[in-house]
Amino acid sequence: MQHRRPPIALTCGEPAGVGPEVAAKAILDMKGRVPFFWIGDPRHLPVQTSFAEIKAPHEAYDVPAGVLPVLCHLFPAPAEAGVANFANAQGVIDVIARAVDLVKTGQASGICTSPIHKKILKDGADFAYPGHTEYLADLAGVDHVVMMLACSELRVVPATIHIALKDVADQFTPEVLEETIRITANDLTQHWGIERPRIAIAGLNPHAGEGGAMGSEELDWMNGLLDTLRGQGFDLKGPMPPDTMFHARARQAYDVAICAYHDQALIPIKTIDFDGGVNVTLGLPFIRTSPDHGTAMDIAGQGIANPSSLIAALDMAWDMAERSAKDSDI
Ligand SMILES: NC(=O)c1ccc[n+]([C@@H]2O[C@H](COP(=O)([O-])OP(=O)(O)OC[C@H]3O[C@@H](n4cnc5c(N)ncnc54)[C@H](O)[C@@H]3O)[C@@H](O)[C@H]2O)c1
Ligand SMILES: N[C@H](C(=O)O)[C@H](O)COP(=O)(O)O
Repeated sequence: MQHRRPPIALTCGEPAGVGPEVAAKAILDMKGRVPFFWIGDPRHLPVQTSFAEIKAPHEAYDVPAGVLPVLCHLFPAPAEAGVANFANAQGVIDVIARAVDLVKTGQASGICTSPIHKKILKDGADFAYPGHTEYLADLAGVDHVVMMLACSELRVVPATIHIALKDVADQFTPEVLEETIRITANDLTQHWGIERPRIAIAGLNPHAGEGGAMGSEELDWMNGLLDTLRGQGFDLKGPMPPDTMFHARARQAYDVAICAYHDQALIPIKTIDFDGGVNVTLGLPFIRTSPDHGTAMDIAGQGIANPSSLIAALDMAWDMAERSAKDSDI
């Protein structure tokens, strides 16, 4: 019998958000293109969802296309769309850890995470992390991971992630930027086959500091660091004025833009392609993708949530798994 690649594990995310609804829509729309299973409580799926409980991930292959394979994870309470229920917070966290166990033990090819509501997890279960990215780094035992958001027209990386704007200038350091550049370049080669990625680096300050008139980090250390790394073979542009590096012509000149902070990176991509954007974590020892949107509590339960970003995230996770398998066959 031909060996089949393990399926992708899709976590349920916040049960009161749009996660369960877009998972149910994705299984219908994808028509079996990507083998995946959903980990969560079937009571949290929209009532009309056609699903089949499985006992182990490989059983996802026995479920007909269009029917959602569910690895059951019972929660304390049902979910009311759009309404936070702190009783379910720990279950959301446990499902992520369970997915990571499955990928670490080779039962899943990668994980795709549905959106979590960080404040509900913090208030309901003392979740100590600002997001999946940091939690997954901890579960994987790695010090530095990189958040990248990607769509067909743009890839962006925030060098600092979920921190207050007032802390950015202190935490955006030469060490952080260098590590981010190294991980990003490595993963773009490994997972996307880009031999020598062209990397644009955004300045921290308006107009990249305008020669020191509007901030000095570019002169103090960014130029020097980039020159050193260019000497090591990296293809780096910048520091570039952040406001003018994202228009369509400018985007042709690079494969990825590394920015100083969260919104500098995420505003352009969510503006260009909110429905098609994917959040992918680089530097992990396993594959993890996610839709770029959040829990959308305001529209949960209305049946109007768009599954495109989740579908793109599942496609990306599967493509990455296929590429890794091909590379390890070489
Ligand atoms: N991967 C993740 O876990 C993730 C990602 C982003 C945000 N979040 C969290 O989600 C929560 C809500 O964040 P937010 O309100 O800033 O962003 P959001 O993405 O949840 O919502 C922003 C807007 O986009 C709409 N929207 C979102 N997803 C949609 C979809 N699939 N189809 C149609 N419309 C959609 C919403 O209705 C809302 O108007 C926060 O707790 C945030 O931290 C989690
Ligand atoms: N910063 C992400 C975004 O706005 O899309 C989001 O919060 C998700 O982050 P995690 O993947 O770390 O949960």
